[in-house]
Amino acid sequence: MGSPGQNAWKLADHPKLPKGKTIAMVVLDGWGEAKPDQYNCIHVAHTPTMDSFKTTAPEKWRLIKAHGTAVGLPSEDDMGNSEVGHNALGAGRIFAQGAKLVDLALASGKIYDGEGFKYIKECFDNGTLHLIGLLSDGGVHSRLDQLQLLLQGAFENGAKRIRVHILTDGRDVLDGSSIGFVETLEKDLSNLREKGIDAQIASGGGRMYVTMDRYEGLKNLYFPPNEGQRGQRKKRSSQTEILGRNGSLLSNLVFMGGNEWHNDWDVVKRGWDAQVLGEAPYKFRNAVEAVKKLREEPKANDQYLPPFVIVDESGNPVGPIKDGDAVVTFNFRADRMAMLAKALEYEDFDKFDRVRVPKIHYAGMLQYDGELKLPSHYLVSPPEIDRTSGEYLVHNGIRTFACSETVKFGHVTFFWNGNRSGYFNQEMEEYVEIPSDVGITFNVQPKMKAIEIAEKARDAILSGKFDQVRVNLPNGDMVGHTGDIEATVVACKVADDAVKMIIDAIEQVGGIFVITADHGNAEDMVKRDKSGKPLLDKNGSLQILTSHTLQPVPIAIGGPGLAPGARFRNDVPTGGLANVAATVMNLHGFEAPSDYEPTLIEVVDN
Ligand SMILES: O=C(O)[C@H](O)COP(=O)(O)O
Ligand SMILES: [Mn+2]
Ligand SMILES: [Mn+2]
Repeated sequence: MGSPGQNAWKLADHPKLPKGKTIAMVVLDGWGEAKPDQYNCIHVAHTPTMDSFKTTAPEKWRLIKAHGTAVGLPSEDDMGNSEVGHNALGAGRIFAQGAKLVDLALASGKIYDGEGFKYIKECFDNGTLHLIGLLSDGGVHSRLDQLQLLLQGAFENGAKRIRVHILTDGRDVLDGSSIGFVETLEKDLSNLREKGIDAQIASGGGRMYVTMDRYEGLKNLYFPPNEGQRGQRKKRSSQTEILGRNGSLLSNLVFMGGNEWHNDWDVVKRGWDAQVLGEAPYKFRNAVEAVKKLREEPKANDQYLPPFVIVDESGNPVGPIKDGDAVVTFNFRADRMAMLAKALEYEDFDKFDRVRVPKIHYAGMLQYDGELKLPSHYLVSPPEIDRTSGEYLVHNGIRTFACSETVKFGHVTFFWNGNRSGYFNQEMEEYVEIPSDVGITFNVQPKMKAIEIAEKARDAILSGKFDQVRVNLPNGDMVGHTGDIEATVVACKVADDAVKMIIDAIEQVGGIFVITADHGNAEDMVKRDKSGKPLLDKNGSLQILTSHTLQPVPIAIGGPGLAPGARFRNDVPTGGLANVAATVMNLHGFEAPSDYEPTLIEVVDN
């Protein structure tokens, strides 16, 4: 569906709720609701503000679904994630997401009839097909079974030489699980070799250290005066030691001439060197050996494995990308593939020295950025998320402020707006990115920029210049992904402090707050059996859960501007993140469009 005409953007007045109240819309990233025990960091942490919503105003607090089909994922076994969560929050409807769309295209075989596949197929006779992406069954950025089907489909469609460039996970799945995924892939490739094609793993590295950086390239980033552009940030020393869990050194992870940890083209360059140039500090004869060996380093983990290439008996890399080859990035999720897509696609490119730019046919699994049309070739069309709440509200006079720190900035802007970069109307919107800490993993600085984000939100609320002030507080999620329980407790406390600061400002201006989360993470830090008992690994150690969860998330409304009779209805028991947009439109004094998921609130006459 295209954009409605100007009149169609007009929202009807809500019959009972007034306009003109300032609304704080707060997303706690990775903050689910789970049984209280010692591995529930939200329970362990001192979080009086979030606790008070539940205990003092139970009719204005409830749980909503944040995983599975409620956010457009294929099944109820799929945990939520930031992309689908913020898409649902912003769009007010449930769209079949990348994971699902790729499943359907593979199952029907339509993927092979599409323009994207035809384009890469042109190289099958004389070139190599390279597949680059995250190797796990996490289902957040990619899925192993989709890669397996694609390999089989490529073989059936005439690919003669295939090279897979793997990125190990340990973030959406258990740390250490990479070895198993690589073994499975090796078996599949060996089966293909028996069928007469030359198929091998060519390179690899940990997702957070190699290739999968995010949010460097989204356009229209707003930098307030005096905060500096990213490019002008101070460089760190040429060899930055990386602090790992509990502050220890990940001794094999030393930036060579590096400077920034996140949002860093060096991450993409490390991948480029291995994947395209066939150059990496570590060389192995096979990938299982590579991952096993690199994990022997005491502080090593799947997320941060250094780059490696696979070499033949003469020591030559088995799969650099060359002229005439085809390349597919098989992640369906955009944020951590967009930077590589630029490096592969753009002729004019100055982010790092590519050294050699092979003439290739490149396609993404999906198109990662609809505004930039990046990449121009893709195997499956992305979800068409249109008519988001942000766009409606801007058309209805709502002035919006959105803010987070770098690692989640695109979540409250790009994902919120339906994977669209930039403003709807720059006159009415202001997006502020606070640069994230660099050169560390976030368990070392679990407070991150929560207080700075809250201060920006507070100032925006008090300024009177905005009707909606929207933030993402990243702590529970980003620290939860490190698997460091102690640090995650600190992270949850500071997120609670930040919420307090924001609702205090709302109190001062007579506004309304809506506090929710995009999916679970910090509320459960261990892998459990079916009965909920924490699982131990074969050495008797706890299996730490670095990933998101299947838990529901809380939503709380309140503030002096909330109409006295407003409360959660009890006839939407299955409500999920997609119901929040209509709720917020109501609180701004509007009815939601009729095809939006129903509002969570009602107004009873007192
Ligand atoms: O990309 C990541 O960091 C993880 O895979 C998912 O986390 P997010 O969905 O919260 O960004
Ligand atoms: Mn998230
Ligand atoms: Mn996360």
